[in-house]
Amino acid sequence: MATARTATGSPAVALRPPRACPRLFSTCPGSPRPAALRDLGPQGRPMGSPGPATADYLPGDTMPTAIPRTPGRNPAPGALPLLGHAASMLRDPLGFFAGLPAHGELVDIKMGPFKALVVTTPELIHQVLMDDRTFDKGGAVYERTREVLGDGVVTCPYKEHRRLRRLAQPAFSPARHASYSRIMCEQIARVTETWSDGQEIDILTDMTTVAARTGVAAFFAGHLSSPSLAKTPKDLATVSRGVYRRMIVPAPLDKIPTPGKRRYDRSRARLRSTIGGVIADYRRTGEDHGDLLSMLLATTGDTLTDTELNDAAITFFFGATDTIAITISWALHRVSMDRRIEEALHREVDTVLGDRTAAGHDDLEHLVLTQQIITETLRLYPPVWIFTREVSTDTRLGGHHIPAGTDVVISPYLLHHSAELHPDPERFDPSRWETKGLEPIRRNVLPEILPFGGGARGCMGETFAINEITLALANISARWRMRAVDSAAVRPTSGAILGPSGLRLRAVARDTET
Ligand code: HEM
Repeated sequence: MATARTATGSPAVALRPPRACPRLFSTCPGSPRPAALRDLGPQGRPMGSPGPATADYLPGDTMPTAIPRTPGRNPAPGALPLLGHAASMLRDPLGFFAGLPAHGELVDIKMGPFKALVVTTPELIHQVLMDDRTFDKGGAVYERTREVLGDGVVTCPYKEHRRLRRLAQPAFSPARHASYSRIMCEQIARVTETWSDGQEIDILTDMTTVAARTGVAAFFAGHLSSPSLAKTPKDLATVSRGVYRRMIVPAPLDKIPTPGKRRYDRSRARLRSTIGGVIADYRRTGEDHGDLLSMLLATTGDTLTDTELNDAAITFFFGATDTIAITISWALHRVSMDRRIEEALHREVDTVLGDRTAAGHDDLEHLVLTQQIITETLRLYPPVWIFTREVSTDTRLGGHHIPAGTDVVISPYLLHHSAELHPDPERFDPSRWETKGLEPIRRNVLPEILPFGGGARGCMGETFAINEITLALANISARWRMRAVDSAAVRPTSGAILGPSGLRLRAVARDTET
């Protein structure tokens, strides 16, 4: 049962309305009650430990049932001739989606000629995610993504998916997480050591650097000193951002050679050729460098081809960059806005670290409030706020006939901002997760929160991501107090990914405090 707590305390910080992303039209479609450290129970699961083997409910789980909702399938109101709901989507896409449950379990939306069906209830979302054969990856958004990522595990259809996921799985095995955490800590330190007391930080850029370098080091540790990899983290950041842009820009518009497009094309070509060169080198020497690429190459039997390895590397880098950078940035921003949460976080980190200056892998399970803050950040700002499926064969959903070819939309944002599931949903309140820690996320498809999707297509990098975000939040908080430069300028931007715009933070060294 979804039992989100009612938050108490002073008023939540109101979010400014999100800035609409014009590109969306073209395609697809308080004070919080921080848990005192002494109150924190042992709910946090060791982060290197595996989540449930499948995305199914854990025994004893029940679906939330007491959710008042409009039954049936209805069109979203306010469609204009020709434009459909494009104007509402342009004005306030997040508000538009968050309002849809009031109109039905299934809500039809139209953006120009593009029609889609938005699924608004936890039960039906669960049904869609669990039936990945019927609700397959496909449709306009995936066509565009495939052009960029190749036919990797994220983009491939059902018929190729099991094999690719099985072959990529060893990269995410629990045994690998301690070594990933070491790399993460090194890269966090490398960036934050350049900060000085009182410096204004472009936090999203710095965290993108951390995430991109971590991805490259995890994949190519054996080649890091190679000059050919010098530009890889930067190329990766350019390509990763470009991928999201290209998911929602129609193909003809994407042919216009703008400076951004040329930069993206150059970085993408260089990235692919660098990865290809490293793969060839590893194959030639046959040496085991103890990194991800060596491991994928050492697989026997059915193995990945060079093209599939290249796609796997791009997919890994793409998954591991912007989503992580955005979540760390949002978390630091929200902590900086609430002194009580900030103090509780600093207390937790100081207690866990003792005399040490930085947390490592073995500390993850003790950083319980840190992880509650992350869960709450992912609830309010799920980076992947919307994703789609294409119905492969006529089916039924909520008693309704859904023909093959229908585009189905799922929005974690919609679910995460539901007042029935999360009372006072706009309030940033990590104590909602006091008794749950990361469990709701770990259950993958427990519908109260699904930042990592669910079912057979659920995120493969969830533990990797949560570990990196936890270590970044803890290690930054151990040394720095972040202060908003202009919190009123910060807004969620809802393109293909939900990032903060206008976010600048000032780093104040904690050891200079009296
Ligand atoms: C905060 C960070 C992250 C978030 C919010 C996130 C979110 C998601 C979501 C919502 C999906 C499902 C999309 C769908 O069903 O259409 C997904 C899939 C995926 N993610 Fe992540 N992700 C994150 C980090 C990562 C990282 C670090 C990696 C790899 C290192 C990764 C690799 C993948 C892969 C491979 C899939 C496709 C799984 C499949 O189709 O079998 N993600 N992610």
